Amino acid sequence: MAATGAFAEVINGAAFKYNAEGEWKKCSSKRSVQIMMNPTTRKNHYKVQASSNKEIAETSKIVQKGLVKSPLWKTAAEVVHHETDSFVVEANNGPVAELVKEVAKPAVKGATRSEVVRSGDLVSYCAEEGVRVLAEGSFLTSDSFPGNERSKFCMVSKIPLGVVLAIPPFNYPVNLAVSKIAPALIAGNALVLKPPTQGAVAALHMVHCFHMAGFPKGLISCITGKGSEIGDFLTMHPAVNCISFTGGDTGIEISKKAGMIPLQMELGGKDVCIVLEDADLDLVATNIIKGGFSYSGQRCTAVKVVLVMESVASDLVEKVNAMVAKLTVGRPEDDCDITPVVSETSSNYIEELVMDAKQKGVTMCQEFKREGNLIWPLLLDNVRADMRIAWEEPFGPVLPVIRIKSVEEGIEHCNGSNYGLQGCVFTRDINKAMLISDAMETGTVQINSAPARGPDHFPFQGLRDSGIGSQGITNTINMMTKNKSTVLNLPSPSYTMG
Ligand SMILES: NC(=O)C1=CN([C@@H]2O[C@H](COP(=O)(O)OP(=O)(O)OC[C@H]3O[C@@H](n4cnc5c(N)ncnc54)[C@H](OP(=O)(O)O)[C@@H]3O)[C@@H](O)[C@H]2O)C=CC1
Ligand SMILES: O=C(O)[C@H](O)COP(=O)(O)O
Repeated sequence: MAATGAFAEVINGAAFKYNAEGEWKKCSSKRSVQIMMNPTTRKNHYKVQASSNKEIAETSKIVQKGLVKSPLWKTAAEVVHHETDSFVVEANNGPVAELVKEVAKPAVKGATRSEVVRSGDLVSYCAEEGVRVLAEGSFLTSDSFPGNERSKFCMVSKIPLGVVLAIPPFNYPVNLAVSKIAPALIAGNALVLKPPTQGAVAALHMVHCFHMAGFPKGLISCITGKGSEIGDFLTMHPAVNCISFTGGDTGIEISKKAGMIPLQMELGGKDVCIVLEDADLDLVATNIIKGGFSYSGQRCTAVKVVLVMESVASDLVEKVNAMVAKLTVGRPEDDCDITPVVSETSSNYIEELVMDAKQKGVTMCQEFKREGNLIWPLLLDNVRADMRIAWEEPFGPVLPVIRIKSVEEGIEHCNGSNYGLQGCVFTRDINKAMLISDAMETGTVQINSAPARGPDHFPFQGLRDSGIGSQGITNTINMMTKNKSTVLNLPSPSYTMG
């Protein structure tokens, strides 16, 4: 049950509170939003506070300097590390239970629990990495630049940016929030979290876990409300010194509006899966199922188009179809493989893409079947470049297959996309795989496995419309700091020997 026991203070009557200045609060306007639509029942499930601009403005007056004044080892060992235990222990009562309902993520197969455990591990790794990364600076002497004597010593260290604004998406409301929160805090920043509307309750519980772990209150605030209503005010607020966003094309708009501050944008993807003639087709089929259909295809790193050499295409399609037939479809509470997609808008969009392909003569490997937001898994064979599904991201359990005559054709399709997040290639020839990886213009290429963001310390980045900057624990800690130089000017040049 949500908001019971240790979580009771997070709720007021029927509406969840927001957190600012270390306290759980109700909006002064008394406005809440009936936005927590359960994707399975399509009924309103929760209310969260609709924060006003005034409340947002007050939130950004954060006592960030408090944390900067404690030694880094103390922050890491006593505070951030400790959070891990609390996170995992409390999680089963709070965020996990909510995730299932709010975003229809199946408990075991959809990795709801592993999302939370992974987040605890991320916090722990971040604490360890932070003490090393942030301890390192650089030391330069002036005489390596022409015309200079050795009379200036430059000491460079890393300092916090100030206030980091974190905006995660619905599909990982806990993990993609934590992957921004932990690096921001270990680096000495304060953080304002604007959780996804769908996923806000899980996020509010997770923030409370940080507080229960003894994290100084006021350093993490959590503002709720619809992104379309409060997004501009938040992202353009002068107190915000950095934005870390994960989501769709909204990120492109935010990038245009945000001020002169560091941005980390992880946006959409149309990850290709290139399959060569010599590939192990059983391995490919398993990865296509896992990569294309886990959490009903609602992952930015999902396999979103298969580009298979013609000579092995029929065999591969047959193997994948046999596995599709075994996928269970239904409610997240029953731990089905395929569960309802997040909203009606999303299901309508998926249907639109399927109908466009159908009209243009695609081979439907299964009948299109939909009940409310529940869409049965569907493989579309013989997809052509004039079909929208070849380029657009359904974010659902529908996977197009394009039969290619050459590897070059596959690479051309990959590089012709607006997106460039990840891609994968299956072949037994490692030399060929390396050449293809170099030719693919994506942030990451996986050889003989489906795309994936994790492990969470790996760099994760997108090219073109897939994003700016690079995620991964170390990269994020670095991105959430800036260099500070102190130059010691000597009265006379100093040479150490001779
Ligand atoms: N590259 C990556 O790592 C990932 C990319 N994605 C991409 O995200 C999309 C689906 O996720 P979804 O959550 O629907 O993405 P959205 O871009 O719709 O939303 C992401 C977040 O932005 C908020 N938001 C919405 N409008 C604004 C605004 N004007 N200003 C500031 N914030 C705003 C949302 O809040 P609210 O919910 O209140 O609208 C939510 O918290 C897919 O395209 C997918 O590819 C998803 C996950 C990971
Ligand atoms: O939001 C997403 O979809 C992710 O960042 C992908 O993460 P995953 O590869 O671990 O599912």
